[in-house]
Amino acid sequence: MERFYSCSCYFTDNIFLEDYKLHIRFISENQFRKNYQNILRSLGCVSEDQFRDVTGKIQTEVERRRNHLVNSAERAAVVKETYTPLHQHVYHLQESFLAPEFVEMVKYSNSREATFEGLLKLIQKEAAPRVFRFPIFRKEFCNELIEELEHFEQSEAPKGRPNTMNNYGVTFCLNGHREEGYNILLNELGFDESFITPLREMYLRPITALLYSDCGGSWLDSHKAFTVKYDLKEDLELSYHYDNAEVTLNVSLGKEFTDGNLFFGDMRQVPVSETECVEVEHHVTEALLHRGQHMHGALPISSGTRWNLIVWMRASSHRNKLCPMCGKTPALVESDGFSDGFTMPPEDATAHNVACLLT
Ligand SMILES: O=C(O)CCC(=O)C(=O)O
Ligand SMILES: [Fe+2]
Repeated sequence: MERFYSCSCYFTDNIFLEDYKLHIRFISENQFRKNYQNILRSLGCVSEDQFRDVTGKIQTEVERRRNHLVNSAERAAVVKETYTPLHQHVYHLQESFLAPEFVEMVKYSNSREATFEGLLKLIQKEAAPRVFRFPIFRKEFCNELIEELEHFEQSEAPKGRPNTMNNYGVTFCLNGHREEGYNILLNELGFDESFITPLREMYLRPITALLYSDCGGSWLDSHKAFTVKYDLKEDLELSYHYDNAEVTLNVSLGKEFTDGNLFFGDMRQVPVSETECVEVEHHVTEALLHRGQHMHGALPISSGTRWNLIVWMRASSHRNKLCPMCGKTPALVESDGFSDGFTMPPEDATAHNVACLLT
């Protein structure tokens, strides 16, 4: 497998200060004081003790991020060794899980005569500008997948815990960027290789190549997949944010719930004050596809439990030019698995290997 990397901004940018509802960047104490002391003062952080409390929390969060990789790999290893699935078969993608309409769309997209307009005719709905909705899974599969996820939740197996800066693990970062939290990370549970990767490569990519060719849709070569759950006792909603993705797949798996529509604004570069949001219903068994940088959120549910499968799909060829999180040329840091989907250009990789050999 190709080697994937993260951008070093993961350790410095988009850190959320819960107490002040402020998103910050932390490079050094000096820089931090210079950039944020006045803002923090105006938000009530006036004494030196309060300031020290803030920098302590930042350090904890940075530490959590530094450890995330090792912890995640450890959890995946323990899950593999100790967790017994309830429905073993749901880990292996089969065409019988898929809605016939979706299989048709894929077949069409793979055909020689496929065009954007032709595919649009097959898609049930463009729910908001460039947000497409269509059936993807059969109901029986959605039910079994939820049963499997609940079984995992109730098991002793280790799970990614919420970080210190949020309730159930959802941190909203600068520009609304969404941080990983108390979601089930599907690579830790063993869904990547035989489910999400074939879903992306064999089924979704032919479609995204037609719908999103301008934002990497033809070249989606990695992903980060997880599930989100909203419950009256846990998280109810998700604030306005953008994803660390070129194209996002969002599937409504169930169970029963009321409200909880999604809303879409504009691309992230457009200020919120100039944005008009469109509400989009999301139906169980259906998929929504949208651009990762298209700002969106989820409205609160008012009853029931809402489970969604989210796949942030990445195109290294696209993001290698500009990190979608910090907006700069990515500063690559070594990581594991698909990391954040950056790859090293061949000339740099050669230089890197030479450097390693010499040291
Ligand atoms: O709850 C939803 O449907 C939206 C989830 C989402 O946008 C995300 O996890 O990035
Ligand atoms: Fe999102």
